[in-house]
Amino acid sequence: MPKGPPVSRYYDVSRDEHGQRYIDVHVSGLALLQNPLLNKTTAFTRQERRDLGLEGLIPPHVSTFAEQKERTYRRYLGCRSDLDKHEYLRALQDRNEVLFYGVLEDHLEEMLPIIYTPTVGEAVKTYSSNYRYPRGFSVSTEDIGRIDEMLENVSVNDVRMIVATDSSAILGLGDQGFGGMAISIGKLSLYTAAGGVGPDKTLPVELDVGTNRQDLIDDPLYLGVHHRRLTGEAYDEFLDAFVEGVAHRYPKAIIQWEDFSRGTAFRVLERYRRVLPSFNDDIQGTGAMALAGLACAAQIKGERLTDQVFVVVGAGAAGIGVAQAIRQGLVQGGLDDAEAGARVYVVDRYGLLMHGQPDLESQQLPFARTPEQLAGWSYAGEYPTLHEVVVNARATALLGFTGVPGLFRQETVLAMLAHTPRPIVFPLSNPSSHVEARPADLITWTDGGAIVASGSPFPDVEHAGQRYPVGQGNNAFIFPGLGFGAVTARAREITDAMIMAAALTLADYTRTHHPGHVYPPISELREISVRIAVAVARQAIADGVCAQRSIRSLNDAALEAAIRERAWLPQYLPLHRAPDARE
Ligand SMILES: NC(=O)c1ccc[n+]([C@@H]2O[C@H](COP(=O)([O-])OP(=O)(O)OC[C@H]3O[C@@H](n4cnc5c(N)ncnc54)[C@H](O)[C@@H]3O)[C@@H](O)[C@H]2O)c1
Ligand SMILES: O=C(O)C[C@H](O)C(=O)O
Ligand SMILES: [Mn+2]
Repeated sequence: MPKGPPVSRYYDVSRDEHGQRYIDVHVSGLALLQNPLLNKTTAFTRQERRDLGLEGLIPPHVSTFAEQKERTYRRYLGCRSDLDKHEYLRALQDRNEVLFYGVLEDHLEEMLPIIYTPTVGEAVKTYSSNYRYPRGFSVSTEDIGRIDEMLENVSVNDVRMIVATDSSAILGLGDQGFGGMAISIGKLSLYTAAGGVGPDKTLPVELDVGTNRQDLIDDPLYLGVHHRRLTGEAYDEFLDAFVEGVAHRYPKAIIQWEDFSRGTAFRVLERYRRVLPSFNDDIQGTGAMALAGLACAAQIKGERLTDQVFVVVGAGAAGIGVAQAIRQGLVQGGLDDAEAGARVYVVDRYGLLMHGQPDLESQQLPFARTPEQLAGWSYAGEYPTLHEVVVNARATALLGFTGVPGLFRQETVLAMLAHTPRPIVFPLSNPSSHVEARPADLITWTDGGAIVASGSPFPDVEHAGQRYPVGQGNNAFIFPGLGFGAVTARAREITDAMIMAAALTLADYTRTHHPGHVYPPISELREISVRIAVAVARQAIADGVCAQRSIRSLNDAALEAAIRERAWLPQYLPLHRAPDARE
């Protein structure tokens, strides 16, 4: 069988005469055992041990995959804290990726809060003190000038999915400096576990432009560069160099921008989205996720999306992204632009967004009100407070993207009951400790009336003898499928319509399979991601941005089959020694 270019410096994937895949490896012995993309630890066959110089280096018993997963899971259960569990799984990932994803596949719902939010937030904060083993790619102010040479050091040659952060607004935790790398790693784990993108096709990136956290700058053990963040032109030049470097080394890659603070998130998205295929997860992924949940919530109420009045709190990347998505959803539901805009109120730290407010940014302007538009409102200060907005606007849906714990007070939520018996309340900030209201409180205050979703997982609520499920409104329901669909289509651009297709697919799936719920259970993430990938690839074809000729003419069933067939699964492939294999 003809081979394409080597997928890695250390191995190639080929097919035998029966079409079965196998790996030709260019390393042997310890060097092989230390490569997590190749290592099978105790599962190497006797033949592989002989051929690849492994005899004597690993224990004699040849484990089955099931035995390995069992051993690993038992050890995992012995970890004392969630952060220990996270560190244990990360160490496993750095040792043996197939086993890591195999265990994750078997225990996805249990382990997602460990490798992802909320525990990943702890991993971000402790990244420097817990650092052990290299993963991903980091580039800093000290070496950005050598980005091309540095990218050559990455051993994989066919990266398709990159998650890159500058760590300026990690979850609701703010500036986290170099530690944001843990978020890029965590998000990409979901791309593989839920989205089917092979681990050798992913690259987590930390863009170390500095940190404004003096405590980090002063800490000699902090692993990032010890100075304040680049701003303005210097920042843009840094990002330009990164984007150019990626386009050169990985021309088929898609970039997911992650956790950029609101000041840069929109600028970076717009600057590069037509230079190379890229999207901002917090703006666009979150927008799609929230719109899907709101559509389902409206249906639960026996109403439509266009019947609701929305208050979005937090006018940052996520809040504005969601406000934009809601407006789009309202227009699709039949409202004109002005009517849609009138239904969406956005509140930030000064109160309702209003023209003339300090620091108003361009992406916030379409949501800013004038005093004339508030004729008939009663409010005490210069700008209406969150509570005053909810009361005056007669809000029926309230969403939080502030990272401020406890911001939704009881009196404000109760005020919503004057406008609807079933207020939609989505405190979507992460991690759990930063949630605007605890789901159990929301259910109790409203005597079960509120329709609730949170960004991080919360247990179902028991109230007055009834059980209330709490949906997990997290962009994890969108980005793995969006990215996988875009990768499969080799999309030249991630269009707004592709993102809307992802939102509609999530809403459809929830309605069909879990009527009465706002989000499906996270255990179904893999199936949902496949369906989203199909819809996204289909939309890429319709939008004329699909560079993958072989899928362009497929009908729906064939496209779905092609996508399912391409999904990477955690299973060991036979390893053969390449003639040039070295220690
Ligand atoms: N559930 C999800 O899938 C999801 C997705 C993205 C972001 N988020 C969460 O949303 C939050 C914000 O993330 P971001 O990326 O938009 O950050 P960001 O820094 O861009 O925005 C935060 C915004 O909140 C505002 N704010 C702060 N205190 C406030 C207050 N007391 N009242 C009103 N507004 C206030 C800030 O001024 C800022 O505009 C985080 O907690 C993040 O975890 C959740
Ligand atoms: O990371 C998450 O859990 C979702 C989102 O991207 C966030 O920033 O909170
Ligand atoms: Mn994020």
